[in-house]
Amino acid sequence: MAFNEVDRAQVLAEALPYIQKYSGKTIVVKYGGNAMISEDLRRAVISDIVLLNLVGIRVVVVHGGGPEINEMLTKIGKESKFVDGLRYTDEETMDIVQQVLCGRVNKNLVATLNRMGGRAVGLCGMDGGMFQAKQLSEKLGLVGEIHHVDPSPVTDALDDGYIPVVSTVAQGTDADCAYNINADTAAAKLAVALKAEKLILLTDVRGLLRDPKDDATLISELQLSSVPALVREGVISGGMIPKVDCCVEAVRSGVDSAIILDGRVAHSILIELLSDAGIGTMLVH
Ligand SMILES: Nc1ncnc2c1ncn2[C@@H]1O[C@H](COP(=O)(O)OP(=O)(O)O)[C@@H](O)[C@H]1O
Ligand SMILES: CC(=O)N[C@@H](CCC(=O)OP(=O)(O)O)C(=O)O
Repeated sequence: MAFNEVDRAQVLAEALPYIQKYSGKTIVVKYGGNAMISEDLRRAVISDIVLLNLVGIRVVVVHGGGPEINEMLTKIGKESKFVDGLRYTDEETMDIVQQVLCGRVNKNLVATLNRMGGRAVGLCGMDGGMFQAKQLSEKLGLVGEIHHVDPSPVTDALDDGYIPVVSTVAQGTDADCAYNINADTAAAKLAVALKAEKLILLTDVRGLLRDPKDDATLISELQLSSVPALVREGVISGGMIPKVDCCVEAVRSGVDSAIILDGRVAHSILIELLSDAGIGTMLVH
């Protein structure tokens, strides 16, 4: 059936109550993985973010860049090592992490947002002492655990109408160093400090699947109380463990809901936020 003018108007009309609901509210979007690498998906995500900003939603972007860091390490002949999903970070690796995340990835995102009609400003977690961290564990080197978030650089930018784009390098408080922070974890911490309405983690699967090999087994809504059993049963495993953990922490600490969303679906952010069709896995109290 052809999509005619009435259908188009219907889609826009359906968005109205959602725009009213979220206008003036803060939404944190963690952006990374496939949706950042493919040019088409990148444009779709960026245009969603510009649209949300234009309708008055206070949207904050926290970005990853793991694949780009791996690529740069390979170029200098260094192997990427991960322990429980976190990058082992020696001093040389930390230099690369800082150059890639705070430099190339952050500035490219800012430039694309600006080119597509937004007004973006790039921040790194050290700016204004935003993310303060201590060493997480000696076996991970310069990987930090955030113990304090000062969200004012982000709120100031939002108040001035900018879209803040945040890279996840933190200021060390137990040593004179910068720390590498997993981007999902940093996004959750920032969402809590901003008292955000929603945390959206874009990833490269449909959401949490009961059977990871079967897209039809998507768990659409997950209550905090169901999480421990799903971990015990092995449904939540691998890369999903830290992702679900930080969603749990965010929701427990006051964020209304946290969503694991498929970054491979074009405009998944708009579909999730501004339509009746919920996609992805939503964690709620
Ligand atoms: N139950 C599950 N449902 C979906 N994905 C799962 C599940 N259990 C483990 N995974 C794995 O978690 C991965 C997502 O985590 P990760 O690779 O860390 O994401 P990102 O790079 O986007 O931060 C999926 O690609 C999948 O391999
Ligand atoms: C400590 C740690 O692992 N930090 C991550 C930071 C970037 C990140 O999280 O990027 P993605 O979201 O694209 O994976 C790293 O060095 O890869």
